[in-house]
Amino acid sequence: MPRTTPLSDIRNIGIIAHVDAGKTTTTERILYYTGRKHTIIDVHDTKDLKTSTTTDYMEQEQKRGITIQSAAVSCFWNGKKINLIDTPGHVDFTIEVNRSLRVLDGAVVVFDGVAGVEPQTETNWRLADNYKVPRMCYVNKMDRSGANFRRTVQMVRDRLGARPVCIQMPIGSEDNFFGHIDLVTMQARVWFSDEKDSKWEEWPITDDLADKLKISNAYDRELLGQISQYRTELVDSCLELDDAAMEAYLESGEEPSVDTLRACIRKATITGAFVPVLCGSSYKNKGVPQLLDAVVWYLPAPTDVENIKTVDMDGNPVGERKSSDDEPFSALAFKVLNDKYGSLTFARVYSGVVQKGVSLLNSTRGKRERVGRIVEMFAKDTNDLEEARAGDIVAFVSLQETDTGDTLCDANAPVVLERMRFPDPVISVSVEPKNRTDQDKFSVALGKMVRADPSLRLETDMETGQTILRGMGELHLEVTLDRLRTEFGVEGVMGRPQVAYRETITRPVSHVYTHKKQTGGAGQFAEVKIEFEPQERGAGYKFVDQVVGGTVPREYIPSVDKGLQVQKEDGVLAGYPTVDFKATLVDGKYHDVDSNALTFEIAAKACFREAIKLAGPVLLEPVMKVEVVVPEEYLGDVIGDVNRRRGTILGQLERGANIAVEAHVPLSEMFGYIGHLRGMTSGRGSFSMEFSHYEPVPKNVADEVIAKQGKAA
Ligand SMILES: Nc1nc2c(ncn2[C@@H]2O[C@H](COP(=O)(O)OP(=O)(O)OP(=O)(O)O)[C@@H](O)[C@H]2O)c(=O)[nH]1
Repeated sequence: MPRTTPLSDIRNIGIIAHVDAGKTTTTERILYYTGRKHTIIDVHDTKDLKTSTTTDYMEQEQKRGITIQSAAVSCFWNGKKINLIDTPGHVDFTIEVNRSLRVLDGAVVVFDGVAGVEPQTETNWRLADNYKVPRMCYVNKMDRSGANFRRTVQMVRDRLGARPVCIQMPIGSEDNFFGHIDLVTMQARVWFSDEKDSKWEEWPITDDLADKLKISNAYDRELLGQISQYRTELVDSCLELDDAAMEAYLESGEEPSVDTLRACIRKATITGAFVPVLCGSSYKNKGVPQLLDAVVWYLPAPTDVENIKTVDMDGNPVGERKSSDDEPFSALAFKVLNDKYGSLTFARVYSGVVQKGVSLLNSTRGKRERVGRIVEMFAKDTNDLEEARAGDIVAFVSLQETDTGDTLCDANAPVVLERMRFPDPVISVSVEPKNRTDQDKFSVALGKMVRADPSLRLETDMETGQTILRGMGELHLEVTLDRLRTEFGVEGVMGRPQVAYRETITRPVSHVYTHKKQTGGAGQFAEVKIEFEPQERGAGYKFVDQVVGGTVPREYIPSVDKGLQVQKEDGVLAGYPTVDFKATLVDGKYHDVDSNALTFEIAAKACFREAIKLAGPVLLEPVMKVEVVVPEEYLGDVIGDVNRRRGTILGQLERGANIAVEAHVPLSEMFGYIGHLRGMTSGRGSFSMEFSHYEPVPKNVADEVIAKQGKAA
């Protein structure tokens, strides 16, 4: 079958933003305008009614009003195919944004025009930086009271360190938001209705525009007085990227054509030279068709971005795969979903073509997978496909062996594609089925959830035998249990959330341990001398072999490393994993008969236990970056409360009519905070938090934690 959409006509994009900035609403409008959907159901409405928007179809999303699952949706605009991934804004689900960004070629970052740059926008922006995702900004909610385009653009500059260049600017704001000035074509687009099908009028830009539209707000009028400055900034920024156009301009004074400007904006977006900024109100149906135009014009096709890197089993780069149908098949699974169709594995195809019915290699696991059905998602609905090609985002139905992050490829040309990076969980709870009789069903379902979400971990507590679920926040774990109920029909209960503490050392120690045993016939012998040194936060564990002269035989050195790796998981203070240290094996002794791999492993473990106690061990706790947004009258109470929670205030910012307080607060002090905040602010405060870093726990608190764990310091 020939390719139906040329690779250069595909746009794999995501919409990313802070909670409530309007991603879902914007996605709904996109689906409407692209003709795939003929009724608009508003998020406003679904919070009360039992109707469902297209992407928010899970029960708990409606309940909480946040998009938990990101779904891939395909649509067409001006002959180009847009594969759209809606990503959630809530911090506990950063992982969803993370894995979407990994497989996307471009992103639209949606801002709430009142709040501007919010914490999660910042986090997502940095993630997009990591994955080098080209992006554009869309300042939404220009119709809301307090909307301020100029401030939002300034925040993009200051807080995100980006170079925003406006390609549109708003005409009016709040109730008098009429549309935008297109700074590329130099036209005013004016909407006189909020109806979804209302057509805009194109007006020339004249000095009396504000008068004609009866815009009285001084700020809005001032902004309209600056059109020529904004246009000059756009033209100058474009000319920097096009020598020929610059020369023509310098010679004749003639401004570049619309086509030249568009080519420059595209180049700037893809290379990151600047970030184009658009504006609108998705809810009031103003600006979304032009946002779609911009997606098609400026965001990259799969062929415009760097080739995907291939790696060896340890994750080291070995080569790359070109985005082309002519290359052998390769795809990356970025999401596994269990729904009424069975399991759905969402994958981004990087190269080659796969027909349904063929067998592929899961090169990450060394397992074969048969491709039964291939489907394209239109939110909840599925289109069956005969094949998937380079650049496509598709779902494979009922794969058996493939988890998030795995590579699927042609077995005759195996490769492993660069994996996604996942953070370590910071919180854990014990979980069990509500009814004992559900134990098996519960374990199977939980296993499936964990396979689908790499930011979840499952463990068994060795002492109590309890099942422990680890995740990125209280809400993350709650939602996981909720999904067990709705998707697998099994109810679970969870214990009190526990913080994922860690341990580390504060001073270097050099220690010798001799393992010696004479039991009956054969003896056991191994001696190791290991230097332990503290490392910077986040460094993890490093093992260095500096043995000279074969005092520890080569073949036993990996056993020393293994012994340390096992033992470091059970720290000397309270049994938490020991992190951020370097262990250098400098010397040792062996015995021809009595030494073997096991004796060296035992010696390394014992050496660790003794040495770490001498190396000033301390307990580390996860510290969260918290942002609390409250009306000014509650500011004093909120700051006092943050201080009582061992928090450090980082700063305050105006956020529309409210004040945002930024602080670092230990996670252990934040359990159940939302209830407390609501009580303190009569329900008017909101907050968000995300993991920031690990920090030593103050002595008095550490003593309590250690005592609870029942280990002696
Ligand atoms: N006034 C106004 N409200 C809007 C606009 N866009 C979205 N909203 C409203 O803002 C709220 C949040 O919108 P959503 O589309 O759910 O936001 P989201 O970013 O998808 O939120 P999450 O899925 O929770 O991350 C809803 O009540 C929307 O109706 C807009 O342009 N103007």
